[in-house]
Amino acid sequence: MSAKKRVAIQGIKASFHEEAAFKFFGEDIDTIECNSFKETFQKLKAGEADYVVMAIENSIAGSLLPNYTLLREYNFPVIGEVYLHIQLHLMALPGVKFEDIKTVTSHPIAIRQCNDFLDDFPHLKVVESSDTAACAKKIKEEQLTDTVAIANNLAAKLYGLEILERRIESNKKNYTRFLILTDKQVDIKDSNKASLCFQVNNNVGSLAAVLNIFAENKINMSKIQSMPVLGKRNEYNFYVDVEWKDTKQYDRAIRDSLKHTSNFSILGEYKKNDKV
Ligand SMILES: O=C(O)C(=O)Cc1ccccc1
Repeated sequence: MSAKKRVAIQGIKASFHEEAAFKFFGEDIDTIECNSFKETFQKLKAGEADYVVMAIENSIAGSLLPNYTLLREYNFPVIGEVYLHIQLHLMALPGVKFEDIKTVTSHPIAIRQCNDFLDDFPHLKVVESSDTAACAKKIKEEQLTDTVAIANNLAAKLYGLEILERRIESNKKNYTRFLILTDKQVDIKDSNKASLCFQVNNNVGSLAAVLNIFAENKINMSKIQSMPVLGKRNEYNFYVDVEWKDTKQYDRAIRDSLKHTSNFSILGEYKKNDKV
């Protein structure tokens, strides 16, 4: 049996998800390629993967809202996070010249991040795909000489493409945050960050009351995201990330916030890892 960690990602090898998995676990892992985020969770549930690496937000595109719902529905603990600097290159089969290109393919998030570059070449047809690396692979497999992919260095190397134009992203400080989940028992020492989810009444000050509890206990809130509760008008799930220095204060804040919330769940407690 392989002792390598099996890590499920949405997308294929050399996608940004694999790059994020490498950054967290190192490169000696078995990447399990999946067609959707839901499939990554199913693989974990079925015992076909040990971990899931899943994007949760991007500095330009914002939160990946359906992924918040997956977190709550599957309830696998978040055991870590990783931030990735997204560097995007234009790549083609070796020998292809920029003048030959008719079509640009990539993941919608990557395309959005290259709008300024693409605006300069309005004759290029832009086609969205499931992941950046899949676009690179298709060019290689189908020997497409009129198509380029917007992807990362890993994809250029793995699928034998040549980089025609480096760093075409509009905003050079572009990052994506990924969460790491597992169903295994993991002992996380010195955790100082948590992802929480809860509901509050639709009354004056009910959310503020919870946020005040965090403030009073010197807990820093690093993110808040709301999502409607399906089928219930004016009801929301609040997804909150908090960071602390003193575990006692965190424990007290959790205890107190339970009194002001319903369906409270700790999605995970882990070590903050926000180096890009
Ligand atoms: O398409 C990929 O390579 C992905 O992993 C999705 C993605 C795309 C752009 C930024 C971050 C994640």
